[in-house]
Amino acid sequence: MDYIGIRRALHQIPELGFEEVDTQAFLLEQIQRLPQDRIQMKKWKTGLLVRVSGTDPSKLIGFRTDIDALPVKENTGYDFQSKHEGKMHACGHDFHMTIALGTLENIVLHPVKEDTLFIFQPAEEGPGGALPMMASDEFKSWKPDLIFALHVSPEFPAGTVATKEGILFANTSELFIDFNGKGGHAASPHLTHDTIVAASHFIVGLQTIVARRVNPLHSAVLTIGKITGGFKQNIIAEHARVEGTIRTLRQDTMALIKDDIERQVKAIEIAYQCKGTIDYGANYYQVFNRKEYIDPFILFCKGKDFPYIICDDAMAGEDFGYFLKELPGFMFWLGIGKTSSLHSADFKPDEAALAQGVKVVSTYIREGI
Ligand SMILES: CC(=O)N[C@@H](CCC[C@H](N)C(=O)O)C(=O)O
Repeated sequence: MDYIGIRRALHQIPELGFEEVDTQAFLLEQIQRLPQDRIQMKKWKTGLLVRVSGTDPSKLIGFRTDIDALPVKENTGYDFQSKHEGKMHACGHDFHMTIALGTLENIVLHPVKEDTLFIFQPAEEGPGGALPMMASDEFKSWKPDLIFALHVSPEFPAGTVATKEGILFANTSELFIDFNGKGGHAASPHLTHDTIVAASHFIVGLQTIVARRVNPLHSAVLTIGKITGGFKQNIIAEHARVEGTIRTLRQDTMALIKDDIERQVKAIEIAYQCKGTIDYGANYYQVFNRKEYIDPFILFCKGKDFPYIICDDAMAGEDFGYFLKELPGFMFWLGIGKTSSLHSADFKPDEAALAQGVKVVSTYIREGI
């Protein structure tokens, strides 16, 4: 399989969560090129479950990859850049899918003892595909005995495995707040309840939550990534919307932050005579590597001389946490060399990591279980 060619083809057709129609068709086409005698397949929404039968199976090993992209306007200068305007694989899911396809090919052509399930999951970036997929009859009938996944990271050299025991990814909650007030003429502010001013003060006030409410030893992040409101420079806006995300390493910190946000919204309502409505959107459970499952993987990497690093916790989120809440398993980062951060318009991972990713994952399924 031409990993680089596959990654580049996937890179050109990024799609948002639960819209991965072209992606699903592309994956199906690649899988149908393989010998079919060991393969069974189920579609689930825009995702896929692909089961490869083993030679003498006693369990089912799951490898999960996410398949969606982000609403980012690409600025990589690639000659294979996104054909879908305003959408981009800026979080490396084109890499994840390629590594899954390469591993699938390896396992089909050189069968292993155990049954293997390749889980192509939609909507990791939002609204979250893991929970509904896990609740589906398709998944329930093929529930793995052990499940694992990787995510690429520009923090580590290309091909290096980075992981740790305990929390790897944070608890997350999306945050959407609508302020509704009274619009009017820019020259008559006294007759209006200006939601742009209300939203601006709200955002500034939010900065005190992590700085002044959260115990400094309990890490948290509160980021506002988008503000919208108003129609024209000389019209006072009757509506403003603030969009962001909350990240914490502890569940109780998440509850504390939400409590404080609600208090601050009430204060803004009183001060600026606007109505504030909060929606927490999608919430992801932390990715937690239990010692009994991550230690053998680290030992395996060491034994095979695969480069690995014991890393720090990250404030990124991953709905793979829901799989690990219910099933034995683990997750790790795969280094893709220095480039701009995940979610950047000029994110350019090192394609040398593709072959190493396939090697690590397929060798683990073959020899590490
Ligand atoms: C690895 C990564 O970047 N994951 C995303 C997960 C999205 C969580 C959710 N939509 C949110 O924004 O809270 C991340 O942004 O960490």
